[in-house]
Amino acid sequence: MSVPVLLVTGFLGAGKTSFINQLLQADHGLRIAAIVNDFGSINIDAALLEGAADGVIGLKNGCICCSLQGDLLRTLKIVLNQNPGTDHIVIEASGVADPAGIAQSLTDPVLWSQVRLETIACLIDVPDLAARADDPLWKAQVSGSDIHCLAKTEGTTLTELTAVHGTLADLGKQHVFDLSKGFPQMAVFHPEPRKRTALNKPLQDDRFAHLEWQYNGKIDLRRFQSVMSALAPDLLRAKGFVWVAEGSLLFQMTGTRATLSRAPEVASAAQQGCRLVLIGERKRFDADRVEQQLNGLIA
Ligand SMILES: Nc1nc2c(ncn2[C@@H]2O[C@H](COP(=O)(O)OP(=O)(O)OP(=O)(O)O)[C@@H](O)[C@H]2O)c(=O)[nH]1
Repeated sequence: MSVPVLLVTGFLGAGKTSFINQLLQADHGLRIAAIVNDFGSINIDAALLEGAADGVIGLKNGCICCSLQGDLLRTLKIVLNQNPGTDHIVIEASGVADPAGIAQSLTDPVLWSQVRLETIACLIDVPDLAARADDPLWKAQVSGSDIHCLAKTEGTTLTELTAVHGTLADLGKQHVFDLSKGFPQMAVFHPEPRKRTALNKPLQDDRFAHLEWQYNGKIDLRRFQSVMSALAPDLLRAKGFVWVAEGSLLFQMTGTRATLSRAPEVASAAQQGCRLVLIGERKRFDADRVEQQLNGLIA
């Protein structure tokens, strides 16, 4: 019997890792292994999921919709060998991936007898929708998915929510779950076998650039906040761990919304220093300038 795969897609910072964390901790009694594909070689998402899943493997340095396809297939085989009792595998795509590419590689005939792609779930960042609705990559992610989960809807008005449902309905999407109303039952991701019609040619979107910044020491929190505020207008996403006098903190920024919280124990145990990934569109993202500003934090 092949192991079902849930593929989780969604734009940068939409809420994929948070969703997978909830899925792993839900009361379903299933043994779930997770494969995460971060943008960059510092795998922040794997660190955040470690301890929650039965096995977490991070795929680094590339995107599983294009350059890492072979790695994904190899990783799936490793997951199956290392975790023979696995009931379900969840794969987190990077925020810049078109799920069609990953779905295509999962149709590998040899693999199909061991794992089967069952459901593609797309996370929708509701407050970000206005900025995203005309984006071809966002549309490819939404169109290529079977179910859609609305994240960050707290504080959204009924009119705004109706508009979101309207946008998704226009794209022919009916299975929509508002995560603020509760996490969907596992059965939602585990349907009767789906017929997958011919997959679209995956969109290759090379508009993004990123910088990974690491420093094996402490930085000043106030100065870090001021540097990030200055950089924010040119970034789409930034995340990682910063080591400050207060301890190890998890930094998250999507668009201009930023949060700092205590780093999860599993992640902070291995965490002495700063590890950040910053992503933007090439036309606005000057990696040298970003690096220079961050290097300024090293006193
Ligand atoms: N308020 C609120 N914040 C959320 C929700 N889901 C995610 N977030 C926050 O949004 C930020 C990004 O969430 P992630 O789960 O890391 O998003 P992601 O899609 O995995 O991000 P990438 O892998 O970088 O593309 C974090 O600060 C989360 O805490 C939600 O439903 N409500």
